[in-house]
Amino acid sequence: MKLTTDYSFILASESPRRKELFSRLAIPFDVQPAKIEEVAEGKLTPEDMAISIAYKKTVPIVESNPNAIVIGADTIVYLEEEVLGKPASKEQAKEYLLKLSGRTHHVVTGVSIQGAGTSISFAETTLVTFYELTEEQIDAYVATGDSMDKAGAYGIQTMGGLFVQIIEGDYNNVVGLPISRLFQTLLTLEVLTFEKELSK
Ligand SMILES: Cc1cn([C@H]2C[C@H](O)[C@@H](COP(=O)(O)OP(=O)(O)OP(=O)(O)O)O2)c(=O)[nH]c1=O
Repeated sequence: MKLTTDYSFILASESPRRKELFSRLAIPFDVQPAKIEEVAEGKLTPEDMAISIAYKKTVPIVESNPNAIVIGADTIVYLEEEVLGKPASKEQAKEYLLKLSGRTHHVVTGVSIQGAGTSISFAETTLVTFYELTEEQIDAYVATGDSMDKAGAYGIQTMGGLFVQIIEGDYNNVVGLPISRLFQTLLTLEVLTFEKELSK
């Protein structure tokens, strides 16, 4: 499967995981992290909050690259009504993991596609259930430092995945980018097409 596009794409992210996932489309793209304050105004649902922050990440990049299609994303973990962002300290990482232990939480990634005549956003949700964790397990994981740059204080793709009992939905969405839904959306927008291959 080979995809082609007439557009230039910019991923508005400093996350190496998003870059890796986006590169699965095998089209050329640039990366330009948007340095914004990750706050959403007003009382929003977690889905709208993730979309709002994802959109904000695209704005400065669209302004300086008016012909490009800019993609921003934001991942939020929430447990019932509480949003668990990136932990501010190892103590907070432990606190988050104690809360997640033995329970089901939502991981929402908002994606915003802006510029070159496109403007569309969506939020994808995955449900993740953790095993009951012991304090010893949590301390040992937090000590690795892996929690610190990740929403909810764990990485499903790293040792944090050892805590996961059930996942319902898109795994890549938990890692930070629902690439299959993004692929389907870009096809629908007709900004990506399949290269016609001559049959032999
Ligand atoms: C739950 C979970 C989150 N994460 C990551 C995804 C996101 O990179 C991060 C949440 O922070 P985000 O603010 O969504 O993203 P970021 O700051 O890493 O990158 P940028 O804003 O430049 O795009 O947590 C994992 O890697 N694995 C997981 O299992």
